[in-house]
Amino acid sequence: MELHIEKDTKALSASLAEWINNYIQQVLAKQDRFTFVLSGGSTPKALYALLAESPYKESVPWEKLHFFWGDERAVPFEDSRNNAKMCYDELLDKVPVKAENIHIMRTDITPEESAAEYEKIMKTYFEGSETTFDFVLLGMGDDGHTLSLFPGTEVIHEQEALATSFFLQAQDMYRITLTAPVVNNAACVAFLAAGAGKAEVLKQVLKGERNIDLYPSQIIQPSKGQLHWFVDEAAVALL
Ligand SMILES: O=C1O[C@H](COP(=O)(O)O)[C@@H](O)[C@H](O)[C@H]1O
Repeated sequence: MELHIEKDTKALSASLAEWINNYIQQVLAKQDRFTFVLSGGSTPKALYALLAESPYKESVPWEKLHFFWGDERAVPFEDSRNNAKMCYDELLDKVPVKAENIHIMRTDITPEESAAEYEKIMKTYFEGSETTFDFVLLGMGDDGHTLSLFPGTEVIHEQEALATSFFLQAQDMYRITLTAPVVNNAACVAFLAAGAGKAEVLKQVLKGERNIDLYPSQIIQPSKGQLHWFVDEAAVALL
């Protein structure tokens, strides 16, 4: 695991934008398309906004990128809590990505249907071979959740499905999420975590005893790929 520490959210977003651009260029020197799994929440907004501006707006070969999502809140697309909507607003509406290369988790059908459809989308994209994303961007909540793998939920232990849905009692909301095995099969996974609110949980996730039911982010350990944590000084204050 590689830990990248930057002074604050601004410096962290700038450093990760540069790192992602370099990584995309390296991968695309060897293959002709790149799969990018986006995360929702508030932390990646500044990163997405930077990627939508110069120099990345021009340097990233957007037409070769295929976008997927790690998880979704089952609220209408127009709802400000919708993860896909946030990514469109901050990034996808501002760069020349092909519409057919954007694979959202739908919320205009039932969560069960959406997860089943997403599983089909991934299987079709990877043409029956293993789902191996080039890059998965993850966030981590103050409670240690990542994707929609929340503390104490059964979905943390899902081994068969690539994507699944469940009702998250604490938020009175359905969630649709990729499962841990899919993310652990990626070529590269990067967590982005910032702020003092994440300090205690980051300490537990990185240095504490393994307890994935309490700290689901601990389950993310790519089997063959790289794992990076991009964090700011406030988040690592207790490490
Ligand atoms: O609910 C969610 O939260 C996490 C973390 O979000 P943040 O606001 O603390 O950055 C996010 O990664 C996930 O995609 C989202 O559904």
